Amino acid sequence: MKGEYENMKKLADLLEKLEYQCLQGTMDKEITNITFDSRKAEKGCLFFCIKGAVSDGHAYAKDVAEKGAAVLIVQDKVEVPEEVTVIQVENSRYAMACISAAWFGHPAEKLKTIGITGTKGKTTTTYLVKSILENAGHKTGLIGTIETIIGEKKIPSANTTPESYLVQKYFAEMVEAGCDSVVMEVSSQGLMLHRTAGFQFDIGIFTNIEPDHIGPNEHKDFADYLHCKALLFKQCKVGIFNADADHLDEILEGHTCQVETFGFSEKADLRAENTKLVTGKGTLGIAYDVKGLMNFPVEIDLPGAFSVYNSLTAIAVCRHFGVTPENIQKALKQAKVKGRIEMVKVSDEFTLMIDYAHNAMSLESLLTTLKEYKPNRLVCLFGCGGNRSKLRRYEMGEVSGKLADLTIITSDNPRDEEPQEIIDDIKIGIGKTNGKYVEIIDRKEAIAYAIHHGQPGDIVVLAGKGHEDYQEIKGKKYPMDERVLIQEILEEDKQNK
Ligand SMILES: CC(=O)N[C@H]1[C@@H](OP(=O)(O)OP(=O)(O)OC[C@H]2O[C@@H](n3ccc(=O)[nH]c3=O)[C@H](O)[C@@H]2O)O[C@H](CO)[C@@H](O)[C@@H]1O[C@H](C)C(=O)N[C@@H](C)C(=O)N[C@H](CCC(=O)O)C(=O)O
Ligand SMILES: Nc1ncnc2c1ncn2[C@@H]1O[C@H](COP(=O)(O)OP(=O)(O)OP(=O)(O)O)[C@@H](O)[C@H]1O
Ligand SMILES: N[C@H](CCC[C@H](N)C(=O)O)C(=O)O
Ligand SMILES: [Mg+2]
Repeated sequence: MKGEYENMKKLADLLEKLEYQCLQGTMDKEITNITFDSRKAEKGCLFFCIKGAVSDGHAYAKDVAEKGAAVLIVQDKVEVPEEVTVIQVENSRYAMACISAAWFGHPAEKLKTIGITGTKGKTTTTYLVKSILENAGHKTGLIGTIETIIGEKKIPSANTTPESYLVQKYFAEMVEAGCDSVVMEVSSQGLMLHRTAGFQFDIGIFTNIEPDHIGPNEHKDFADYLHCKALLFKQCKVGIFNADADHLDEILEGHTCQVETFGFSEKADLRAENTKLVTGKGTLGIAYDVKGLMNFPVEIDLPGAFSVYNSLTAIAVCRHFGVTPENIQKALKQAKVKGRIEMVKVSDEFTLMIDYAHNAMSLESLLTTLKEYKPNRLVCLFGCGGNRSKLRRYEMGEVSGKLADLTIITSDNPRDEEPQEIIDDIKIGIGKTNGKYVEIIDRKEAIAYAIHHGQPGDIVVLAGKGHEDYQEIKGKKYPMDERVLIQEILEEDKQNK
């Protein structure tokens, strides 16, 4: 690994593409390591002072100087011994992206880079792209909400888009592992906080946008959210856009990329036509014809209109790699994504799935889609995360009350909030409808209720936790995987018979 970038240690080389002012110390330094976490600082390292949501990295300047740091990258002035070089930049996060890219030897230049932004569909689409490309013989890395995948190695994610240092480190490891491409989710916070600065994407994708992620520590308003998403299209060569999405004009504002579109709309460059629902044993799928830039039929075992969007996006991307229709058809037919409309068999009589819908937009599209399959009853179980937008609770309550035949309100990740208070907020939303509901605060008991009351022909959705294998309560993550809970419930039922 080291061999790739062991010569990239001269301070001046790392700062090559940056505007900066040297406040003190010499520029003639060799750097042994770079880090933004004082706890990892060591002798000879370069430390980035980052202003975070909880603390300010400038506060650790003295501490890292004592540990022997050679260079500090700062926004504000700091007092440290004169032998420490202090470099002032306008934005330490932006500087961290550029310096990390240089430190790891600009690995993005050795990969075909694909970045996906949008409120919904990012995770699903990254996995579809990876499946298609790998089916066609490419080796593709992935970075996103669930995990980072580098060859056989899987690293669980803390963020959808990690800090720039990690992005560049993962890219370098992908190059090392023989990947020729990477597909990654680019969250609006990631763009806002320069996590993907320091390189240009070959392909940028816009899936859709809805008001979300607005609140403390996220975006101050919808305009800021829109502005941040649009940044990707000033940083990619080809931009692929959903022609049917709201606010497309605002997203395109100031773009510098070549533009391509997909969607149901007649004006889209790549279109889906003649969509048909397909149902099989325990599966809900869809078939359609791809028209325009490519022409062939596809079928996928994922339901509904948004699965058409996600798969069409993946096709639009893979077209740029020259993948054949046969390879696309084969890969899409097998594609599955953890916690995204993931079917779990609990009965021969009714269908149950685990999904990650945790805002009104995704819950509405999911439930609307599932209703098209004409279930006996549509049962929706969900809670809402604590310390996250309160609006989600009212809106998800209203959506479920309107669309589901029965809502089971329960807990998600309460974080620092009281679960009952979150449930009470959801009830305000559902109260606006005539929707029938029960409330069961414990998620396992709520799932048991859903299973025990399932009727023939029902579709039961466990929404909100998706791939998560924990429940976060007051800063601690306790093991909780819905797949495991279901097996426990089925096991307990067997024993109680
Ligand atoms: C609000 C936010 O973006 N927080 C992220 C941020 O943490 P922070 O700003 O709180 O950092 P901090 O703890 O204040 O520390 C500031 C600086 O001091 C340093 N420090 C801190 C303590 C210490 O002892 N020494 C030290 O040097 C830190 O390393 C950091 O450089 O930096 C952390 C490390 O990179 C992130 O994991 C963390 O994401 C948290 C988990 C988060 O919830 N972020 C959300 C808002 C987010 O980014 N979400 C998007 C979209 C999600 C989606 O798909 O829907 C995402 O891309 O994940
Ligand atoms: N294109 C889409 N449009 C609307 N809803 C979607 C779309 N694709 C998936 N969904 C719904 O949204 C949920 C989340 O999808 P996915 O994880 O692919 O999106 P994401 O953009 O990565 O979201 P997040 O920002 O939460 O990580 C899914 O479980 C599904 O219910
Ligand atoms: N990664 C996102 C989604 C979490 C989904 C849901 N399980 C919740 O806890 O709200 C977040 O932290 O906002
Ligand atoms: Mg995601």
